[in-house]
Amino acid sequence: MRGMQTRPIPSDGLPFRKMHGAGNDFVILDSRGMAPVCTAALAKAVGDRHRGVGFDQLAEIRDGVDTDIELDFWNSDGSRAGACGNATRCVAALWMGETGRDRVTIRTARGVLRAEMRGQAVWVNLGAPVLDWAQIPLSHAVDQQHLPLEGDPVAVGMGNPHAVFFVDDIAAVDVAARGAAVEHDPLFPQATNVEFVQVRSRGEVRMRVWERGTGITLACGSGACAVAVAGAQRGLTDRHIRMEVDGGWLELDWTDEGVWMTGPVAHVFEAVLSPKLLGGLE
Ligand SMILES: N[C@@H](CCC[C@H](N)C(=O)O)C(=O)O
Repeated sequence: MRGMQTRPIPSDGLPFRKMHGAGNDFVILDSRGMAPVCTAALAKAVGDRHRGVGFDQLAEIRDGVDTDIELDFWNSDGSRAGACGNATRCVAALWMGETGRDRVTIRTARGVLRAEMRGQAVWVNLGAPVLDWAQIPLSHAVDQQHLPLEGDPVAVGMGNPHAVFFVDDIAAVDVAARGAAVEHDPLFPQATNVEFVQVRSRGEVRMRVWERGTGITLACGSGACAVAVAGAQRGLTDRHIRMEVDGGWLELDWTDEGVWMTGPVAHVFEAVLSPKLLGGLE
């Protein structure tokens, strides 16, 4: 059973925060003490960059039962996501700032995640990679490290599916065209996020990303974790890497505990979602 859900949605609207992690931007709703607020229709209405607020993902903070908090994620097309690494980092930073604590447990669709402050950096453990084809998921049994697709990608699950392509010249990749085509390939029954990676050294890569349910984003945390795993599996990179993305830099460390990631967190503004928009009416 969830925590107390006593407060009604405020009649003058619901406060929200706009944040980003390396340019991957989020609307963050806090429905602790209330019944869950977000629906697919609300996510689409709020996510519209012309008629709403605009975001890559919406993250809803809810009361934790056996963890400090719970988090749900929606893409801007209204689809649910099982993981959102950069939003998890943003919310962890928010919560640690609120409470003065230096670590937090967060229940998400893929289980309990941990985040901790190391110096000034918020590190989040997105869990162990999923490498079994059926759990990623893929539509049938194939070699997870060499998918039967043009470009020979690697499939990695991080609570959400990722197809990782290693390329010689990332500037030459038409991310929009190729990303959109792979996202809905029949090999991925729940569609997939698509990452393109140029390896600079064993310790540094450059990534661009087409996100499921959103399109090109400036960064993708779960995608970055998938790249760290795929690169190590292929013997191309170490398990601890730095990654340049369109929106800045992320750092990844695949350990026996799972894949840790860190990167910048930025508060953009706070405002209120109007009651009409909350009703998905606008
Ligand atoms: N930007 C997120 C990934 C969000 C979910 C993804 N689009 C999906 O549908 O799986 C991240 O930082 O991980």
